[in-house]
Amino acid sequence: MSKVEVLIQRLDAELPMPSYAHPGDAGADLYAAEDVELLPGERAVVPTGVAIALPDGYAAFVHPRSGLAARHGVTLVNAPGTVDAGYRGEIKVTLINTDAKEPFRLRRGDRVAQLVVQRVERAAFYEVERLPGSVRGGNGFGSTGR
Ligand SMILES: O=c1ccn([C@H]2C[C@H](O)[C@@H](COP(=O)(O)OP(=O)(O)OP(=O)(O)O)O2)c(=O)[nH]1
Ligand SMILES: [Mg+2]
Repeated sequence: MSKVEVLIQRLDAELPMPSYAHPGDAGADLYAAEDVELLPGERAVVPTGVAIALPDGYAAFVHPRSGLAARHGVTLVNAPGTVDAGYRGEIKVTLINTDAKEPFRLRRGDRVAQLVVQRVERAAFYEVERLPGSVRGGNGFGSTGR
């Protein structure tokens, strides 16, 4: 399988490189660079200690980890976060604790989210007076029922 080359700058040399847990995984785990404690309903922007350079025509998407979501109600406010090919800053994770009762504690070095690298198209936007017809038309937002 051919692999896309992504350059990584470790801003925090003590943290591991982002890494795939298994062959075939789509998401590479990102590590928290700081301890975080989130009260119920609280959110925080968590640094990951890495910056990347993607080739043109690619983007990386910061996805939640299903284990944190299922066990603790912890997810990302902006899931999935978009990392643009031209972004050279630190990748950060917008963590939120949706649990009604339990605080959530994350330690520096814990896996906090996962990064999915994907090819993306750039669109050329053409303004028109009227769009071509379609079967769905303007129906949405539950139009097909529950
Ligand atoms: O979960 C995320 C989402 C974004 N970013 C970084 C990479 C991305 O390239 C940049 C801008 O993200 P976005 O375009 O989603 O945010 P914005 O609010 O539109 O900011 P800007 O005006 O800088 O584009 O922030 C992250 O580190 N983590
Ligand atoms: Mg933007």
